[in-house]
Amino acid sequence: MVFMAKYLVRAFSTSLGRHSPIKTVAIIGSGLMGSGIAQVAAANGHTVTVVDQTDEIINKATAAIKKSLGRVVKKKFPDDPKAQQTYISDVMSHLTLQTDAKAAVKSADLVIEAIVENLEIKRKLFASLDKAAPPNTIFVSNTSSIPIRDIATATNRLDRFGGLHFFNPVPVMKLVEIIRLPETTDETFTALESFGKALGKKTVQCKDTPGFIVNRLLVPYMLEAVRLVERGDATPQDIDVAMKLGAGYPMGPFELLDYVGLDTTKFIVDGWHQRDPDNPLYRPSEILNKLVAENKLGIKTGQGFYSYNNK
Ligand SMILES: CC(=O)CC(=O)SCCNC(=O)CCNC(=O)[C@H](O)C(C)(C)COP(=O)(O)OP(=O)(O)OC[C@H]1O[C@@H](n2cnc3c(N)ncnc32)[C@H](O)[C@@H]1OP(=O)(O)O
Ligand SMILES: NC(=O)C1=CN([C@@H]2O[C@H](COP(=O)(O)OP(=O)(O)OC[C@H]3O[C@@H](n4cnc5c(N)ncnc54)[C@H](O)[C@@H]3O)[C@@H](O)[C@H]2O)C=CC1
Repeated sequence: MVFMAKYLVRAFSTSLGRHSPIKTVAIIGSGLMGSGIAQVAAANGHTVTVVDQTDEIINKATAAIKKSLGRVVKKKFPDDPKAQQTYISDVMSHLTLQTDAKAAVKSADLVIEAIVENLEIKRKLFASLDKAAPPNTIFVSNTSSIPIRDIATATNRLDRFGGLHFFNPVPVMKLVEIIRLPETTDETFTALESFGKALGKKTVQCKDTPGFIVNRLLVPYMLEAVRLVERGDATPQDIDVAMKLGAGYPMGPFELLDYVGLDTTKFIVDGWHQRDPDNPLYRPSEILNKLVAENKLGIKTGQGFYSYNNK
């Protein structure tokens, strides 16, 4: 029975992954996105190393991945606790979590960066990884809003650099945006496309334009919702109900802001405002700034526009 479940996992992984030249993946950053990407890559048969700054963060990420896998197996193997456990163990056996980024990239076919949304920190990381990784390793950033070129120029591998933008929650959201620089080779692009497909995602392609496709539309929408509240026109609760029932969105804008993280949203808005100060769509928001200053970052800290019991 255990063998059977293991065989099923492997067969499933291999069938999805067979066209991808990317087998070994290093993911830097084990937060919301890094842990989700790691889970899905490991579940599809890749060998994955995830890196973060401290053991405490790594332990938190390990627990988050196990919790998320718990949700996956409930659907995949209903009423079969043994198969559920076998699946979780098998996925976890494809995953290593640690704190040494340079060691992690040494044997990686692909490095996915999912650290804090800050250009200088991302550039510093990539400059050091560029020296540590083999020349053929492909580098991608999962940035929400920073131009890929601004990050990529910290390295000497623009031909093997791109954007691979996943969506939260990664195990559920079916899309990956692939961002191509003029220098990104066809070989690199095809490898990224195959990797996205090997993870069971639909891929779309976009130029290196602010916010790519989804965030270019979604972030101004969320900010406009905040401005409605700032003007006293409606409450967050009513706006959320309105957009769910009136527009068919799965979450209202305030639920989504808390879900994405108010810090990440603020990084996105501030970055765009700095680049394009006259664009009213990117005007900073007082409420957002206040909540972030109070460390009310959304679900991850238990408080944002709403309160959460994270226990
Ligand atoms: C900022 C950026 O750069 C880009 C971004 O990511 S923007 C954000 C994009 N994401 C969104 O817009 C998310 C919008 N919200 C949704 O789609 C949905 O509310 C949601 C999928 C998050 C949750 O859906 P829901 O129906 O409200 O809740 P729930 O019933 O708990 O979950 C639905 C399914 O997803 C699964 N699920 C949800 N979160 C999961 C996770 N982290 N891991 C594994 N499975 C998960 C659940 O197990 C459930 O499965 P079943 O339907 O088989 O029971
Ligand atoms: N939150 C979201 O919905 C989405 C976020 N993104 C992008 O993904 C990236 C990560 O976002 P989240 O996972 O939400 O952030 P997060 O705050 O949940 O996690 C970031 C992680 O990176 C770690 N980190 C920071 N600097 C590091 C370094 N130098 N080396 C190793 N680890 C480091 C932090 O300790 C933290 O665990 C950002 O660029 C963000 O814009 C992309 C899609 C959706």
